[in-house]
Amino acid sequence: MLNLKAQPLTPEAFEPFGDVIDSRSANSFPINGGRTQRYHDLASVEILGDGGRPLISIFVSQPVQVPLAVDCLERHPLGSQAFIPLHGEQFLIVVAPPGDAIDPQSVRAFITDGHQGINYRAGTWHAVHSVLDHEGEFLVVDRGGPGHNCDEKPVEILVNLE
Ligand SMILES: NC(=O)N[C@@H](O)C(=O)O
Ligand code: NI
Repeated sequence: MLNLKAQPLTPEAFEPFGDVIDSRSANSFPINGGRTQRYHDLASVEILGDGGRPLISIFVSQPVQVPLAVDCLERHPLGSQAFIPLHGEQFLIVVAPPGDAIDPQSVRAFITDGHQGINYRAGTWHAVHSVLDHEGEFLVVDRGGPGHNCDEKPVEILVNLE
């Protein structure tokens, strides 16, 4: 069993796995005559393979219990997958770098602060969406279309908070 403590999410720590989506940490510029501040190009959307197309969906998820027992990590080889909270929900993230094997030493757990979204780059191993405390509503941007886009591997991971 791999026991992990969830660390506060930062762009630097998450870099091997994808992007942190956060208006506080992004360069931005005024548009619409100054009425709007554009937080531009926050994450790299990857749509790979023939016939792929971007999907915009909404996930309404029930909360997970902590400690969180994770028995499977999955990856999407044909595209990225972004989760953006719509009401300040915090969520747990368990990830491992892209690659055909999962090295237990490379597995990381993070907790968001409610203001952050994330974008898993294509191939990043991750636990499925795990919202904390109460039902959560998330905007999800990922890849649709033909082709196999979800590999799973069994794992034994227990995630606690700090
Ligand atoms: N299955 C699905 O659309 N969601 C998962 O990929 C997930 O990461 O939650
Ligand atoms: Ni996924």
